[in-house]
Amino acid sequence: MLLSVQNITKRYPGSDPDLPILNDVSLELDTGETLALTGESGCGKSTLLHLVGALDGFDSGEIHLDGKALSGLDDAARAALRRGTVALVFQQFNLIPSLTVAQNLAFHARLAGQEDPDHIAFLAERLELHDHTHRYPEHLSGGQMQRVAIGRALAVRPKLLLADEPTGNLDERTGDLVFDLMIELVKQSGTALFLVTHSRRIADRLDRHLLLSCGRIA
Ligand SMILES: Nc1ncnc2c1ncn2[C@@H]1O[C@H](COP(=O)(O)OP(=O)(O)OP(=O)(O)O)[C@@H](O)[C@H]1O
Repeated sequence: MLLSVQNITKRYPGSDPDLPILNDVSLELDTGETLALTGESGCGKSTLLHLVGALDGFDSGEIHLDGKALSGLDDAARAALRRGTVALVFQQFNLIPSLTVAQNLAFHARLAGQEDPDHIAFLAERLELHDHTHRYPEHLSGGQMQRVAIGRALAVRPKLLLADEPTGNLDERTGDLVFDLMIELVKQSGTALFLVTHSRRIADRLDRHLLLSCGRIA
């Protein structure tokens, strides 16, 4: 089991103690498996993704990622996890404006001390970015920017890719193309995917689909 979320409860400071944002949430994800999480706006989807990505803590329960209990990790260990085991793609592309496409693609892998030029070149080719590697993010389309963000995440060869509405800022046609490329690469590399989406159509393309409703898995 790559990911195990057990009975997680999460409140934000100032939120109603009787109405946790996440209430006794449990789920599991195997190596290489793809999972979609849908649910109405504000039900806690992004919150859950952030907890799994060790970006935020929880009140009770436990999350095991690749055999490690997240509650027991200090800040340095959380950061190390985010540089290797798990990678994130958000709706906002979050590219570094002062770096070229090639440098953005390599950025996280370089931080993790595992830059592999052949792998970066492979990703650039597969994501159809090879003609744009010397360009800067401000000169790219939204679809191109998100393909860079996906490549940058996959360049660290993560075991788990967390994606929060990765095509939410793109028109449907561009979003579908980007999504197709992401799924193809994820499947080919054996990376597990935990995807938050509003789209039932996209959710149905993954191995499994869970619905979050009022802070609980429905
Ligand atoms: N840092 C925070 N501090 C306090 N409350 C927060 C914080 N982040 C999120 N919330 C609240 O937690 C609830 C869940 O937010 P979350 O972003 O997880 O929902 P979501 O299901 O991803 O929503 P959407 O589909 O609209 O993106 C919301 O009521 C939100 O206002």
